[in-house]
Amino acid sequence: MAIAAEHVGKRFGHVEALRDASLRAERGQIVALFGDNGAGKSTFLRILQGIHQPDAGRLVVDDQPVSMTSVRDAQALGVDTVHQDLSLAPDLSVVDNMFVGHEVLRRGPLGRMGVLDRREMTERTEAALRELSINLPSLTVPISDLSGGQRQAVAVARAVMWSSTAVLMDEPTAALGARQSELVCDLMRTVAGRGLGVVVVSHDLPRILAIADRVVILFRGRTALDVPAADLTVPDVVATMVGYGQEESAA
Ligand SMILES: Nc1ncnc2c1ncn2[C@@H]1O[C@H](COP(=O)(O)OP(=O)(O)OP(=O)(O)O)[C@@H](O)[C@H]1O
Repeated sequence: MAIAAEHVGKRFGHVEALRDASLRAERGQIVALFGDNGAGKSTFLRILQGIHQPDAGRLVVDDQPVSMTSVRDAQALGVDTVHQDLSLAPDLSVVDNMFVGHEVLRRGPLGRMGVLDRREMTERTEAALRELSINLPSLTVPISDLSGGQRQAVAVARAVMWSSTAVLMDEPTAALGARQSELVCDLMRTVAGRGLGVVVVSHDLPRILAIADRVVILFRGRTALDVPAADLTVPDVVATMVGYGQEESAA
């Protein structure tokens, strides 16, 4: 199993953002995390990223119980994130963006660390993009010259390059048109096909339901449903998101 959260609870003062949230992503699986506004999706994703620490429950990465107190902890366990805003630097090239926060150093002539090895960076970028069948017009243009779909692809490739266990995605199709959304969905399947677990938070129910293996629906901070995606239709998802049939169990 790549990543799991079991019976997680999280409070912010008087707000109980999560009260019994669980999910589990196997390697090679896409798990869709759905829920209405305020259901706790972002909080849950931030816990899996190491940004927030749960008050209750436990996290498991690569079959080992873990405690993560920072994003760096999550990254050290092979868990990386594609943020909704992509966290790309618009003025930097594709290659530079792939290494933001992960600069590759080599020993300089005097044995000092601190020189970026550009050739290695370029080669690793090319390999990462090739493995995901991502074609870009150039690796040296600033990110701002790329289309929204291409930028999303770079952000996904960066996360995959630094992940060995799981990739978390926050609304990967929210800013994209139909065709680019389809390409990003294909890319997500490719990422899972490389043996990573994928957890995706989205409001794009039809598209994500079509590519997910499993669906977890949060309702008021609780996992209300955790089933194979093939067992659900979009109206089923909506009904659970809005709490149809959940009021008694959530009370
Ligand atoms: N840092 C915080 N401080 C206080 N309350 C918070 C904080 N983060 C989230 N909450 C509250 O926790 C609850 C769950 O919020 P969260 O953002 O996780 O939901 P969501 O499902 O991601 O919603 P949306 O789809 O609107 O982004 C909400 O009531 C929210 O106001």
